[in-house]
Amino acid sequence: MATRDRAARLGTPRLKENDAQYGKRQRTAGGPAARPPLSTASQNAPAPPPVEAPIEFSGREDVDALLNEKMKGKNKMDYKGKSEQMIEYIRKLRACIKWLLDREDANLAEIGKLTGLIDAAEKHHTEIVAQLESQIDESVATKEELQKQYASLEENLKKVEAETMVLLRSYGDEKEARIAAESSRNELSEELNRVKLDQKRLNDQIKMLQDTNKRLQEYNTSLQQYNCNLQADATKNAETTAKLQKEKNTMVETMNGLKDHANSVKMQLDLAKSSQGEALKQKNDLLKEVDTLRCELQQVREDRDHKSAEICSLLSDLSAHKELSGKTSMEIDNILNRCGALEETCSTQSERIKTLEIQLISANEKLKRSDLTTMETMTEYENQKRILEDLQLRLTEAEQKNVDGEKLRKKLHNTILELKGNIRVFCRVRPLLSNESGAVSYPKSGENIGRGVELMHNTQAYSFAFDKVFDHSASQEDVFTEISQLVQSALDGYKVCIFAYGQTGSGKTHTMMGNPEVHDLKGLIPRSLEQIFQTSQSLISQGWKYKMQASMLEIYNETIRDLLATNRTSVQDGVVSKYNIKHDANGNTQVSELTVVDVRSINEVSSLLKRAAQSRSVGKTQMNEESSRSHCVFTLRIFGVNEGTDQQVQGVLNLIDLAGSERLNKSGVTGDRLKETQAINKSLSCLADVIFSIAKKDEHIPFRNSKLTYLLQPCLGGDSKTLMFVNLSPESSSTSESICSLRFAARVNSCEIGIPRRQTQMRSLSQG
Ligand SMILES: Nc1ncnc2c1ncn2[C@@H]1O[C@H](COP(=O)(O)OP(=O)(O)OP(=O)(O)O)[C@@H](O)[C@H]1O
Repeated sequence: MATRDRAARLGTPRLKENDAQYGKRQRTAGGPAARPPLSTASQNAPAPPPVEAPIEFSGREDVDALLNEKMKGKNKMDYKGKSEQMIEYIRKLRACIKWLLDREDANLAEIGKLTGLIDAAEKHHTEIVAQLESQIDESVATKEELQKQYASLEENLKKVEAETMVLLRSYGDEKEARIAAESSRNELSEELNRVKLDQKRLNDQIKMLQDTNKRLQEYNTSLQQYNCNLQADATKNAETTAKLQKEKNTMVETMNGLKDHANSVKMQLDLAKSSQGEALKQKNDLLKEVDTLRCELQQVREDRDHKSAEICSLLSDLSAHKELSGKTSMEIDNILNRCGALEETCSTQSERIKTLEIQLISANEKLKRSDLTTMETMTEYENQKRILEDLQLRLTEAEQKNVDGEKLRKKLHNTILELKGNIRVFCRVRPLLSNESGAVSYPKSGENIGRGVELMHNTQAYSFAFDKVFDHSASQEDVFTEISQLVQSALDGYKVCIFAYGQTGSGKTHTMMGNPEVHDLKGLIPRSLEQIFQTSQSLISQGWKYKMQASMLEIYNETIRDLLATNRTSVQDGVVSKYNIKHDANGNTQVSELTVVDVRSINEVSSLLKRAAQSRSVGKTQMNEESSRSHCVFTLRIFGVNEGTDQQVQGVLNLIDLAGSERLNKSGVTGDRLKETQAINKSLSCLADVIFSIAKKDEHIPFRNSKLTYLLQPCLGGDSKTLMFVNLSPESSSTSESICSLRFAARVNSCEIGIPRRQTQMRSLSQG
């Protein structure tokens, strides 16, 4: 019954209101001039509006001056004066917004132009660098090749020189050996000649000795003959003596008679005796002479033998010498042959050396030419480098301009958001499943392209427009790109709150968490954390140091559960009194005993997300097999200090996956699940009550009516940047549920809940 009441409150009767708000949104998008004045007093004023003088803005100072302008009446009760000032102030603000939008457009155009220039310069630069690099590579390759050739030629030359040296040395050795052999041959020839002369002399001597021997033999024969003759004479003389004796006897007989005769005969005997003595003497002398001659002969024979032996040895020496000289001549011939071959090799090597030298000269010339080309290329490279440096300088300047432009754009974005002051709403429609038929379409023309969504229900068409509508084809990255600036604000010290609202199975969890493990399926939570960590890293160079603390809880049946608690029993026990929500004066929220983890890297956050996903309670309904029946709140607190400027910022990023918003009759649940759905509906209805109450500027905002609204009080209370995703299921059976969600979203979108404020202060102040 209560749900029907709420549906009636948020549903059909509000269609007109929504259309009115839709018209208001269109006018807002058309520029500040089209936006109706905020104060109703000005609409009701009877007097015609005074002729307005055009307001000019020349720069930031004018905007700052306008922003710092204070409303002052003549006195406390001078409401008219104050309201006129207010009207004037609003007029100036409109002019300022227009001026800021113009400037933003101009800046965007300038950024576009600069980006184009940078792109062209980068392209040109890349082309030149590529050309130069290829030229340098070519010349380096040529140089290397020539150097290699040069080195190989030098090596060859060295080898050839070494070979030539070896050959020359061996040639010298051979020459020396040849000279030595020739001198030894000459010596041997001389010795041979000498030996031949000796031989000749010895032959002459032998011949002479043989002659002497022959003569001595003849002399010996003649002496033997003479001796025989003497012996024959001696025999004859003995016969004569005997005859004479006989005759003596005869004579003795006749001696007496023949004494004279005897004496004369005696005298003849003595004479014969002395001639015999002489002959004996002669014989002895001759014998002695024969002995001497024999000795001499012996001597001559010995000499002859000795000389013969000498001749034999000389002959053997001669034959050895002859052999040696034959060998030596052969060796000499060999050596001469080798000498010839070596001379031939030498001449070939000389020719090769000459060719190599010619090649070397041409290689040197080539090297010189390539050196020259390299020098030219280097000069060209230096020129291009200078151009490049110039371009890089210009690029840096352009980048700096870009950064400045970005800063200004960010500031303007924040200013516009601050001036707008309402909750932004994005709509996302999930793709159809295979067995579903669709009932959602999108405007194909007009202002609402990309912002509008249309539904057919009971032959009636419903159209809605939001800040952005993502159709079924939008990727996780497309969605994140749109909210990345908002996430960035958390680092700048804003409280940021992004929540996903929609019926069960409409894609809330897919949008908020997705699949953190798969790059393309990562949802807003992992992508936001990645961006925050990356940006915080890049801001280190500007003196910023950040500390981040994460917590994650779910609200199930109005009970808080700590999803990061390591003690699982305490999580499942879910002791209600344990987690009390408190807000301090600075609008910071604390949940007692909730696990708050210091995170220093994206990896740490990833593991936390995994831990939380495991802890999350998942129920079953008829609509979605894994429908999450709790609100899941991820909170990242960011504390930033700038060491250079002593500036401190404190931002909060709340990413909330709300429980499914389906109505009871559709989910068809009973028992525990009914209680669950009632609790969900209650907290979502409380969320709507809070938002509308803020929009109506009620004195009492019912934050405490549910745990969710109380927890998010600082983020809903006006000084935060809030974005709501309304997720839709496109199938026709969900149309009525989708229309409810869209009506709620359109109403939220029209609410002005306040101006977001950046939480920033100086360190000394906070410390003091
Ligand atoms: N944009 C999308 N692209 C592809 N698949 C999607 C998309 N949105 C949702 N889905 C798929 O639809 C199914 C339901 O989505 P999801 O669980 O995110 O719904 P939910 O609104 O979170 O449901 P519950 O309220 O029960 O938690 C999932 O299988 C999810 O992967």
